[in-house]
Amino acid sequence: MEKRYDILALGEVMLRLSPSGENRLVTGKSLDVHLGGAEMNVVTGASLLGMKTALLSKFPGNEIGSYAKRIIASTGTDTSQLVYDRESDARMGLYYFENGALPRKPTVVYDRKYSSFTKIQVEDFPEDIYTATKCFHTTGITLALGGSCRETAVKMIKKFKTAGAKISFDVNFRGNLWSGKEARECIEEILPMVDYFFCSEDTARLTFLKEGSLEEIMRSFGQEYPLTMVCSTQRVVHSPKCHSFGSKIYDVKKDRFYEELPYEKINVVDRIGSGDCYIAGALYGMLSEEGSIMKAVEYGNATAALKTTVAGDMGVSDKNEVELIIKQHKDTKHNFEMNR
Ligand SMILES: Nc1ncnc2c1ncn2[C@@H]1O[C@H](COP(=O)(O)OP(=O)(O)O)[C@@H](O)[C@H]1O
Ligand SMILES: O=C(O)C(=O)C[C@H](O)[C@H](O)COP(=O)(O)O
Repeated sequence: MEKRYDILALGEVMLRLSPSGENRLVTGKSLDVHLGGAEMNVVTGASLLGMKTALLSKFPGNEIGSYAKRIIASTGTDTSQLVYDRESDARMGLYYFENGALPRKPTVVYDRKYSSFTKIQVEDFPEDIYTATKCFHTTGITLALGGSCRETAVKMIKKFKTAGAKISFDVNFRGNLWSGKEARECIEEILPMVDYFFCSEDTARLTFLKEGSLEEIMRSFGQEYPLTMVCSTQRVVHSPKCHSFGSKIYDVKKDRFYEELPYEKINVVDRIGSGDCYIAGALYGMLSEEGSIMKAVEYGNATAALKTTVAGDMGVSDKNEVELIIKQHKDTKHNFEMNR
């Protein structure tokens, strides 16, 4: 039966406040506003590629919640599943972000405790969502947040899995939300239900204490859990303004690895959200008609590379732009000239 959604994702949406220009958090007088949130970045990115997506989240029932809803809706993402917190202390989480400049690292300051999202419950959503989607996505961030987030995420993973949806999960380790040990113990509980697993090499080593080559590590996840694919992004930071980005995907059933030449010398405008846009592209590649793991690699890498070139957490690239970049990336004769 045709599903109403390709992807439903559960996660918090926050306002990201960043000093304008080259200012720092301790200097400057104005802050630029962007919308952030790992799972939101995935569904909005996938929606721009033409997928049917919706976000499961709890917003304050005030102007800030309406602002976030408008931005999300502008990407074509369905906002009809959002629920609202009407309490007088309802709030949207905030995070402050300051760019790095060698040798100074970027800074993230969270102000998200007691946000409306942390009150989210399974009972906030109708039972028919569980059969309405091909895929459910969430991340370690949602498991790490306080309140009822972890309980809701775990219950939802079980319910979506039982209803036959593919479960997509990104570790997205955040050291200022939980420890590596807590993350490992919690994520190991849900991995038996996950189909598409996204985990960077560093995180596999630091959080899951894996050893050996990246391919050995990816294969070991596939041996321990009934995963379909294990995806690992590979970013090389040459300088804050110059990265290269590629990825490797392991097809567990075929015991085969897929990758392509990385995108070299990406002109970094804003790297935040590029990991999430990789997932948007990879899920599009997997779940779209004639989907394949190679398509997941190509769309994942291109969508992530493009996100890195624009300000804000969310991607803005539609299918045409992503496909143009894929074509140019494959064309070894391509010279970087103006698109005419
Ligand atoms: N247990 C840990 N302790 C400290 N840092 C960690 C730990 N696990 C992962 N990290 C770091 O956290 C960051 C997570 O980044 P991200 O790209 O979102 O990866 P992933 O989604 O695979 O966790 C990486 O820079 C990684 O090196
Ligand atoms: O930290 C959080 O809680 C957030 O959700 C904020 C960001 O939007 C994502 O973290 C971006 O994630 P990357 O794509 O890995 O850069």
